[in-house]
Amino acid sequence: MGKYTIGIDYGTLSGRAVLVDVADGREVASSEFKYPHAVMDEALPSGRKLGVDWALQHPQDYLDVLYHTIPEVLRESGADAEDIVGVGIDFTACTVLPVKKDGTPLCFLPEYQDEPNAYVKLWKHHAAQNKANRINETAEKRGEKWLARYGGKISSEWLFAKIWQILDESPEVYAAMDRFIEAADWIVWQLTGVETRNSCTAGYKALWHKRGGYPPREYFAALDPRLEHVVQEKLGTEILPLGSRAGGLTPEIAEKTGLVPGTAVAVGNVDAHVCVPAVKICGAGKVLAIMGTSTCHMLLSEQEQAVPGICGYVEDGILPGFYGYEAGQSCVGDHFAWFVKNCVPESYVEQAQKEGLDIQVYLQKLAGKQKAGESGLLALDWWNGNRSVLVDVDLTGMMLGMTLQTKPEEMYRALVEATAFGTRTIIENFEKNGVPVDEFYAAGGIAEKSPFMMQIYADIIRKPIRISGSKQGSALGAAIFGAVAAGSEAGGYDSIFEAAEKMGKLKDVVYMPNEDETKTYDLLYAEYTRLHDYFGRGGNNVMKTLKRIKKEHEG
Ligand SMILES: Nc1ncnc2c1ncn2[C@@H]1O[C@H](COP(=O)(O)OP(=O)(O)O)[C@@H](O)[C@H]1O
Ligand SMILES: O=C(CO)[C@@H](O)[C@@H](O)COP(=O)(O)O
Repeated sequence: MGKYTIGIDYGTLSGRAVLVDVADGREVASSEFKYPHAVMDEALPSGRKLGVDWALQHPQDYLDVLYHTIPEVLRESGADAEDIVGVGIDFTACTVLPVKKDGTPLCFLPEYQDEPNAYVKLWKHHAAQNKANRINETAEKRGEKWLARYGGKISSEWLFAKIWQILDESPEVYAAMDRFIEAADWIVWQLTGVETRNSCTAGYKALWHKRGGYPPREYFAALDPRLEHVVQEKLGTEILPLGSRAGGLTPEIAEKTGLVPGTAVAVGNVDAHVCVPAVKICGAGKVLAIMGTSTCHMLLSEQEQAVPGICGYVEDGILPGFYGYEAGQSCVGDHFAWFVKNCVPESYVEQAQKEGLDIQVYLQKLAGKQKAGESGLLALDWWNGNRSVLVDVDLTGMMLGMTLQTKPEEMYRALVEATAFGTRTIIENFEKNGVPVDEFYAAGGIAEKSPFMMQIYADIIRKPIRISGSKQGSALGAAIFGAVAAGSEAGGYDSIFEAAEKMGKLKDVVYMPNEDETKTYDLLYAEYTRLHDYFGRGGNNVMKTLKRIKKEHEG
């Protein structure tokens, strides 16, 4: 009898579950559940308005993902629940929420339903930038050694900026929370009844180190005396390595989902990091870009090397025995979604409908007829700030070269190209700083859906691109970790490397750089870098001034 595991990938807008065969990673069934509250960036369900750069979520949506998708993959596959040996989950990060001792989210309690700081702060919540700035300045002043592991600058997306914002703006919420926990760990807690913390989110998002632990309490006290004991009071210090078994499924969740109580559940993982074994990467020098709403760039190395402007590197943070490096772009597919929503004329939408095409596919069809440089446009891909290598959420997007002849498909293509230039900047930054990049892999919704974009990326980064063999690379990765948590005695695996070898998947297709296009793109990339440095470095404050004036209107 075959054995199966279920992987659940909690993305920005939906949760996706896959049920896969442990023997070969074959996807037997899949299911998606869109979060009913999506991303709350303008108002709470009560109608209360949110400020600039807020991005919240509702934890009930995460539970509903379990109740919808698990029964559906069981039904669709016809698999016997007894044969599901493990469950793995991955989540966006740093996506964090304040909860009570028993795991109840504060926003479930009537007294906090109208309090923005009681909700989940989604990874792209950028409203704590002032805190991130102080975190960085204080660390620099005190000569904190850990700062170099995080590229020299902590992002406002990471945990301590977010918890400090709560303390500062809503001290009563800070006092009422017993724990501030990554959604990845919270959902595992709901599944197993056991509170665990995973080494991936702790390492990348909460400054934790395998040997050194968290930064010293004197550092937190220097930020704000009320934060001195933040780690002991709100986080918890017992951190489990990736692939460990967090616990067994509780009878209540088993009943609601159709699984068997006690089924092994892996400790939480991050949507980007979890995907690495899903494309069979088991060694150094291969960048995996997980391309969706945002893009994360994951890279293994045997060497420990400080690289400025990256999100960070963590020992064993992706796979055991390697330093796992992460860099990223906080906005990739989000550019295209924004463009489609705000800038595409009705006539285009109607024509796409007539042709039975998704509007992005239609725009790509038109833009695909053009050559590199033909539109005369060049954009900066900073519609949601810049995560790497500038680490500044106050930077904003721009497009240069528009005329009365400029067409929507040209603007769309310029945005695609800008994201690829951003990726090239990240690759070159790794290479320049002593972490070699030999190969490039892509996974995520964009790699799956858009040959047009993959070709542009190959032309711009000048490297062949290999594509994940699974439509749901992260969910497959979670299922692989689920198989490791189950262990070989239950029909899973004892090593993540063996599991990746057996269950990981790559497509046969490889996108090769086209020499004619690469030559033009080299010219455009030089101009991109000029704009990038002009607006992003060297004391030019245009974008920051505009943002400051905008914030003054917040009232
Ligand atoms: N045909 C397409 N080509 C390129 N991008 C697309 C296409 N359809 C949707 N997208 C983009 O994919 C992004 C979502 O990616 P996905 O990987 O599914 O989700 P997530 O990143 O939240 O896990 C959206 O931002 C959207 O703009
Ligand atoms: O930052 C990370 C991982 O470190 C991601 O979770 C975050 O960029 C969100 O990813 P998605 O774009 O939703 O796939």
